[in-house]
Amino acid sequence: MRSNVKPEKMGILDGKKAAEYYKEEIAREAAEFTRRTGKKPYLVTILVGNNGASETYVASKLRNSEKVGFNASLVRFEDTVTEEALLGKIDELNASEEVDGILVQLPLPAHIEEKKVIMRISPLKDVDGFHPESLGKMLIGLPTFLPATPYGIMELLDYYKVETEGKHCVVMGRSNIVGTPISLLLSRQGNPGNCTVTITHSRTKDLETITRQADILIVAVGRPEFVTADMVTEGAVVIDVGIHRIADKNRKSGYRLVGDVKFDEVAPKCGGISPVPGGVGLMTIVGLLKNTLEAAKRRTLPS
Ligand SMILES: NC(=O)C1=CN([C@@H]2O[C@H](COP(=O)(O)OP(=O)(O)OC[C@H]3O[C@@H](n4cnc5c(N)ncnc54)[C@H](OP(=O)(O)O)[C@@H]3O)[C@@H](O)[C@H]2O)C=CC1
Ligand SMILES: Nc1nc(=O)c2c([nH]1)NC[C@@H]1CN(c3ccc(C(=O)N[C@@H](CCC(=O)O)C(=O)O)cc3)C=[N+]21
Repeated sequence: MRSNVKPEKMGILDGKKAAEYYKEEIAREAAEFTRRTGKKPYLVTILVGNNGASETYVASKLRNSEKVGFNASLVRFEDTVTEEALLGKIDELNASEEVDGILVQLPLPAHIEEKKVIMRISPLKDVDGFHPESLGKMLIGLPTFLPATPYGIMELLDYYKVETEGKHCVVMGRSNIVGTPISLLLSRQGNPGNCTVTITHSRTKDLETITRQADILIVAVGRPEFVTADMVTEGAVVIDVGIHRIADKNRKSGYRLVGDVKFDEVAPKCGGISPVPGGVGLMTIVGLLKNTLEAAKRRTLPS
């Protein structure tokens, strides 16, 4: 716990604790799946290049997959790989009998069109939930793979029993993989859900006036420590999706991690807040694992 924070006024939405709970559940279900089918759910991750942050996330995905009893493997490409070669690998994984889930770590080098890559992944194996078919199904409420980060945020809200019904939720950011889908999930019927949602973005006027009206504030702007105490109302629940490496000579790694929220000044005002690290990132992995297990069940078990 950080020294200048008053714990009595604040609930930390601890992503590590929640993730451990969900991973135990997933491990039990994976064991049951293996008992019935004689195989393990199998996730393949594709990593292009060797960006430091991507390396860390991918390593964590592999480690956690194995921890819950999945098979996991990594396919690496140099950042000079052609789009054709990458698409060819995806075709091969789509056709493979063994592979249940395929994830292409983003971002990709500029000469590769991300949309093309995402659209090439079979919707049956789209455990990231980025394929238009998956997103379209989500929009009309059909069973599908939810994008991992929004899925993880919903599970975090559920784990901490954050009341959402009738609340005003302000989502900062409108990306296809975070802001837009979490807005939809929170506005629709259900628990978590039934929020009144406002979406803000870089063209929003008078941003602070809007964010101060939030009972629940979801922050996915991609700017380090962007949200300050004056932008948040007393008692709000704040979910910090951002993750940034900031150079720090005092750390062995040479960097420290911060989110899109200035944690030390915002946390004392909050009814609840997810920290970075230790918040949404770990829940994103839970979302991915749940999707992979589901993909394996759908492909293997009679429905
Ligand atoms: N923990 C996790 O698992 C994950 C973390 N992330 C992190 O979350 C953050 C957001 O990711 P992502 O959604 O992909 O980011 P994008 O960069 O795709 O989207 C950022 C959004 O924030 C808006 N925005 C940017 N600047 C401002 C501003 N000054 N005022 C208001 N709105 C602004 C943009 O508006 P406009 O649309 O107008 O440009 C855009 O909609 C990043 O830090 C990323 O690293 C992402 C995925 C997973
Ligand atoms: N196709 C694709 N799918 C993704 O889901 C995807 C992606 N590309 N590209 C990048 C973002 C980012 N992301 C994170 C995953 C885990 C942590 C995570 O585990 N964070 C830990 C610590 C991480 C660390 O130590 O660096 C934490 O917050 O405690 C963070 C961020 C998934 N993303």
